[in-house]
Amino acid sequence: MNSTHPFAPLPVNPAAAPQRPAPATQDEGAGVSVKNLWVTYRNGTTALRDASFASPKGTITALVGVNGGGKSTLFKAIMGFVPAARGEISVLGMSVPEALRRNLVAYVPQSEDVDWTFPVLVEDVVMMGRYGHMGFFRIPRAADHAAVAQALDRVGMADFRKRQIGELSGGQKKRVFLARALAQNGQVILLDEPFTGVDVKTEDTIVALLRDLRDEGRVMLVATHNLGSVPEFCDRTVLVKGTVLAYGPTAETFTQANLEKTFGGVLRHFVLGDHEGQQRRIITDDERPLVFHGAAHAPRGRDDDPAA
Ligand SMILES: Nc1ncnc2c1ncn2[C@@H]1O[C@H](COP(=O)(O)OP(=O)(O)OP(=O)(O)O)[C@@H](O)[C@H]1O
Repeated sequence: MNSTHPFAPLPVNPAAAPQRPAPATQDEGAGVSVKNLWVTYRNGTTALRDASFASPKGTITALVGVNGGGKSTLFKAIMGFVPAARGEISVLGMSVPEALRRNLVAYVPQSEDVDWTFPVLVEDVVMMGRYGHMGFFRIPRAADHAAVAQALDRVGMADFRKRQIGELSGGQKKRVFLARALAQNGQVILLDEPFTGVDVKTEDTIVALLRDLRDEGRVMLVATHNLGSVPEFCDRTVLVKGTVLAYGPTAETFTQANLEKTFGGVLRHFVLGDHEGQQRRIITDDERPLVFHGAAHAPRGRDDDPAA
């Protein structure tokens, strides 16, 4: 994503700031739905051709694909940063502008997209999530301060609220941006590489939080190269390569055959035998590896999985 400081990636329409979100009038059960979407950048690059997928409410969907495949472009289109040349995007039964006006879409950026030298406190970053709920002059009220405190508490970062964001570790920064999405009360949360540069404990914390948010009926889209974690917590998978090659429940979509189609020769691929004569196929695009046990269509994530 193209942004330079922590203020940039928040998809809030400032002109709409004084308005309170009106109750939804259309079908919200639809989650996020993208139909026959084409996106062409101003330099003429067509990043997505005829891409379609759907993610119902109360689900976590992985967006998986090679670098430059179009995952971030999908996010930008859902946030209204790039226009659809053709096709439709529906967010909780609404158009993209309407969903943004109601502050329904929250974004957790890739670490590289943020200028961490920007002098801003943790609590100020999280307060940005409240901007769309405030009046024109953005003067926080008690409810805004309470939402910030609650969000920081929920991600375990309450003690860091007076720290400069640039002084935090990678995993702590991720949690702060998650808190911003929570303070915004985003019903659709887009997460760009949430696990890059975080340790396993922080990853577990983030996954637990995402599961809770799913149970609250929110829609989470997670762009990730961390293939091993996809079967662990993503109910659905969208395979992206200039279009959507396949989408659906992870158990049906996240297969070795589909991954090979998506990644081509980019994946590293190993076959190991164990002492019981079972074959394990291991594939990775260089973050956490994905292990297939025996049959090629039964992926499994972490090797510390107690079900192993
Ligand atoms: N602002 C832009 N202007 C022109 N072309 C762009 C722009 N942003 C992305 N692209 C191009 O669009 C295509 C899709 O890029 P995108 O960033 O969506 O991929 P991605 O799947 O998110 O990649 P990564 O895994 O590296 O984050 C690429 O060919 C990229 O070069």
